[in-house]
Amino acid sequence: MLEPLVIVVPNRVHKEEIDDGKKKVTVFFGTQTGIAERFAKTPVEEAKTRYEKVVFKVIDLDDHAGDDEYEEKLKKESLAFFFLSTYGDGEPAYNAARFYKWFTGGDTKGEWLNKLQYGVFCLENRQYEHFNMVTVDMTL
Ligand SMILES: Cc1cc2nc3c(=O)[nH]c(=O)nc-3n(C[C@H](O)[C@H](O)[C@H](O)COP(=O)(O)O)c2cc1C
Repeated sequence: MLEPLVIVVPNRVHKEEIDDGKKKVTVFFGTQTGIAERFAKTPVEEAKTRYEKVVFKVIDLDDHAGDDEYEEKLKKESLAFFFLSTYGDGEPAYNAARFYKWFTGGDTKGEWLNKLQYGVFCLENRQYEHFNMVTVDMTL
């Protein structure tokens, strides 16, 4: 059974940094069959009607950047959400594979990550041994 679960990483962003009149929310998705994409787009459509001054973007993780560009791109975000599914031996969907490898890789990510407020919405299934592994890795 699909059990959506949201893990919000504690806010390390100063309020004034995101409340500057140019609020931007970026929603990334990693999906195999389109479920995570639908889950990502639905709340954004709702939020757009409520927060007209906020700029919302929904982005396929594979389209976002090349391996060496993720850091530069993510540095420009202040509030991001990731909608990610888990497959196989705890792997991400194909379109999230490059990003996941980079994000969870051993290299130091820098201070920018501490400033990024992000939440991870998990698409998973408890019947699998590697339940929810992608999200666990993303939030460690
Ligand atoms: C072949 C297959 C393998 C899966 N493996 C896992 C898994 O290891 N861990 C998990 O938590 N969920 C697993 N799932 C559940 C999926 O993550 C879940 O169905 C999710 O909603 C798929 O979303 P997507 O279509 O957006 O990729 C698996 C599903 C399938 C069909």
